[in-house]
Amino acid sequence: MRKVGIVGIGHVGATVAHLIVSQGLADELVLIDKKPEKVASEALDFSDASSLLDKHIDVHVGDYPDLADADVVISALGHIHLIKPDGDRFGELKANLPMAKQVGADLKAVGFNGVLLAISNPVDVITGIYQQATGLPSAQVIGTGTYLDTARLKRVFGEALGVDPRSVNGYVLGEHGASQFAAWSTVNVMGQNARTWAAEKSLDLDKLENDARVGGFTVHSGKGYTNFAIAHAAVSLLQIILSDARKEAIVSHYNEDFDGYISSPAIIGRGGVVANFDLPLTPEEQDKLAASAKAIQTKTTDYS
Ligand SMILES: NC(=O)c1ccc[n+]([C@@H]2O[C@H](COP(=O)([O-])OP(=O)(O)OC[C@H]3O[C@@H](n4cnc5c(N)ncnc54)[C@H](O)[C@@H]3O)[C@@H](O)[C@H]2O)c1
Repeated sequence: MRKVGIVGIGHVGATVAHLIVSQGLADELVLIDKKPEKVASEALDFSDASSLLDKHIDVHVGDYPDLADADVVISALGHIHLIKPDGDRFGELKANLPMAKQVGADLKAVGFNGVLLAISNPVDVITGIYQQATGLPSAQVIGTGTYLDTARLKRVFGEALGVDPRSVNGYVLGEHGASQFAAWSTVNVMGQNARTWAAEKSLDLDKLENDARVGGFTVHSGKGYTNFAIAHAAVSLLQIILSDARKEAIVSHYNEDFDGYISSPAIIGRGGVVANFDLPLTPEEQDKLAASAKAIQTKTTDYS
């Protein structure tokens, strides 16, 4: 029995729910939103599809007591209209912070002890708030972080080389935001490092890195939100967690060195972060990671 909850059924939460339902990734899916009519309609729309699906899935509107025995709760609550088209994800901080505190307290009150996966922005800060409010071990509270930015880098680098993005390995590290950076020492295709490819093919790595960094806002500028890629990122992580895959993935998770949440790769399984390892970064990349952690702290103060 795989039980998943989603809190916040807007553009992102509804798309995550759709992927879970269409791929049969849970046996029970609990939907929670502060807009009762909207969430009831979404649940009914999914129920109408139930005779057409390959697998049985119980999708229903719920409340926090329904999440007491959930395996995974996904936070997709937010206020996307507060992010300006070329702005900063911290624009949502003031609105989302008290919501995350309350939802975390509600989950704690019902004894939720699964994995909490945060999508809500600014995701590194909100994930930390969830950890504090739920009191869960930090390993059980993770954020999508730069999983999506890494996918964007794979897209732009794959396009530049004319290969499928799945042939690109490597990471965007740091904040899910402006201070993130492509850790080029980790990026390779067919075992050859990105810098060697760049020299051979005359690629502008700074431009590719920036294209990945602003990718979310490029999508946002046309439709006012992003949903498909982030939903695939969240569902990819959900599958890793539910199947206890112990797969490496880049997520926002607690970093002792910086005493905060920031993205670096970890081994993910049923308990969330089940193992950690130090990436062999260059000294310059280590400095960029520290600077990104500092930027998250500074902006948290500035926007609070
Ligand atoms: N991490 C990423 O890579 C990434 C990518 C895309 C979007 N996001 C973030 O995901 C969040 C959702 O985006 P969206 O486009 O779906 O926003 P949206 O505004 O369309 O939907 C947010 C939903 O959350 C609900 N909500 C708000 N507060 C709530 C609460 N306390 N309890 C229950 N429901 C609540 C709202 O009613 C709404 O239905 C935003 O914070 C957005 O910035 C993150």
